[in-house]
Amino acid sequence: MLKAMREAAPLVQCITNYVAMNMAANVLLAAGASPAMVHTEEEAGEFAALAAALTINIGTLSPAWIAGMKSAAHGATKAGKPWVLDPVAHFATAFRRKAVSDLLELHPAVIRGNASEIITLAGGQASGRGVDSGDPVERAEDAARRLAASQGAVVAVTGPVDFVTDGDRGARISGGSPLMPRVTALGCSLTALMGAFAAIAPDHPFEATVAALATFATAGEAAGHEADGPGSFAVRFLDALHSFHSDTLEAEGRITLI
Ligand SMILES: Nc1ncnc2c1ncn2[C@@H]1O[C@H](COP(=O)(O)OP(=O)(O)O)[C@@H](O)[C@H]1O
Ligand SMILES: Cc1ncsc1CCOP(=O)(O)O
Ligand SMILES: [Mg+2]
Repeated sequence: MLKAMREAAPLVQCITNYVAMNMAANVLLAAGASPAMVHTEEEAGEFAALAAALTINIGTLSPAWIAGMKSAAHGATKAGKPWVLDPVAHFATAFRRKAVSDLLELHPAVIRGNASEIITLAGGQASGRGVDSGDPVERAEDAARRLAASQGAVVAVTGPVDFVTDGDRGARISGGSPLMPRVTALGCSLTALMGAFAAIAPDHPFEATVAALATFATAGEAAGHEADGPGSFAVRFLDALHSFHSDTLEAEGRITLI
């Protein structure tokens, strides 16, 4: 899938937050995809038909952005393109809760969040307060399965070991680096990369999501060995994604199917 993604270099429409825009675009370029940050209502729906996939992240919301997100999600669905939802801190305010509940009705193919975000999205109580998780991934696994079944979507929970489910199958992906949660917008950038993989396998969102997470984890682990701290990690991580070979993923990717 990594090879196919690079050969296709899919155009991915990313509606993401002000914090993440630059990092997410760089992550997609380094991995071999083509990002376009297009969020205004006037053009987001039209653009979704041109792109191979859409990703929506609610990190820095405003009413105008929500209108653009809805228009893009409608456009993607109408054009038969997969879209990925990142419900950043959706539990924090009523405004965010309503935005996410409206977006869920537009049927994302894949949902990615940290453990606190996925637990609360499935109706549970979590310890997170803002954009960072306060809960372990293991606590979110049942919630992820329930959410996947009720939404008819693939759900990914990220953290030290990631978990992915389509409600039936499950997979855990190990790797990464403890420096990853010390660099902002890496989760948002992962969501963008998940769009690139979903684009090349729209009928296999579970496999596409596992491939995206394994690419991120394996490149992240390599970068972590070289980095002195969060600043140099961010640079090393982009280099690792760029020079990353699919043979390395075969040899070093740690995926457990459950
Ligand atoms: N302690 C950790 N060790 C290894 N990888 C991690 C760790 N925490 C997060 N990651 C990785 O960082 C990336 C972003 O995940 P996460 O921090 O959960 O998202 P968010 O930024 O949305 O909270 C994922 O690829 C995840 O696997
Ligand atoms: C800090 C911050 N505030 C609003 S969005 C955002 C970025 C969150 O990025 P991530 O979820 O990838 O850590
Ligand atoms: Mg996040």
